[in-house]
Amino acid sequence: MTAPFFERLADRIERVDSVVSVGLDADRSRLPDHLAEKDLPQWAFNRRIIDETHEHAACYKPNAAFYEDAEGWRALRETIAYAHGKDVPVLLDAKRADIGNTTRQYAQLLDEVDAITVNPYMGRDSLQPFLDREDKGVFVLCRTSNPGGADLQDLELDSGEAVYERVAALADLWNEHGNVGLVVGATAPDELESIRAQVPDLPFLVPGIGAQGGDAEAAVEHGLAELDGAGDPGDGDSSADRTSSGVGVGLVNSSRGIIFAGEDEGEAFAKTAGNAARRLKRRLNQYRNDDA
Ligand SMILES: O=C(O)c1cc(=O)[nH]c(=O)n1[C@@H]1O[C@H](COP(=O)(O)O)[C@@H](O)[C@H]1O
Repeated sequence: MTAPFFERLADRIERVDSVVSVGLDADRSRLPDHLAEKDLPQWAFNRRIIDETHEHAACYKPNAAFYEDAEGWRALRETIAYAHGKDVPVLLDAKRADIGNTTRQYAQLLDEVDAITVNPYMGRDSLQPFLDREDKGVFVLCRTSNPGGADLQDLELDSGEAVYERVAALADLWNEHGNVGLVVGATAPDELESIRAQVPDLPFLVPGIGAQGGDAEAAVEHGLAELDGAGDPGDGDSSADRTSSGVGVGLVNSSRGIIFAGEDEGEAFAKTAGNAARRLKRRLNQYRNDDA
């Protein structure tokens, strides 16, 4: 059986000394002109981006929204295979969930990738087919980075908790296989801090730095969890899960800030993306090292 996702991610983070998630949001309207003639321009773009960024990438995070037509899915498949060929895990940002019968179909997306983002709004049964995939990572939206993230997620329940706090508590319960993480935006640093205190052992995917202006230091300080035997099918007692290697596991994502850093540079676009990924890695590592 393949090793559990968070164990593989911990290895990857150690190997490349990076917690950078490179977001492959290959917006067709922003691809360089010289790739327009290619059979699959998004794939041609992603391949060049991967060539230049993989040494700095803890994972790649393609957002499904940019690939949802026949050509897009073909480009995405090629991209996933190529990333895997470079030994980089792929987290599909799909934000799925539905009634059981439907979500079982959605969960098949995990056949091709290493992890996925899911939406908790419909409750546990809507996520069960994802949670059952012990070797895959399941990142539950908790406190999102967008301005409207507060509309529902900050509402206070009768118990006094905010909705996002309830989501974090539920996700901790759902973590029977050690395969659950949370999505918490870097634009909400106070919530990042409080959710980390609430669920010390869940790795976070932290988007919202770069183009959205979130707090990179808070993303690193609170986004990483120290896991032991990360993903061990276990007893769900996360307090027992302390790491042997000590590597903090989590991901800080930047999409546009990396892949379109060289948008106006023609054929040099990928090199510039590589430099942007390296710079982000170094910046985040300052905070990781501060932590140590
Ligand atoms: O689930 C996500 O990754 C996500 C959650 C969230 O709260 N905010 C957020 O921006 N994202 C995704 O992270 C990426 C951010 O892209 P950039 O703003 O270009 O770095 C996009 O793919 C978003 O869909």
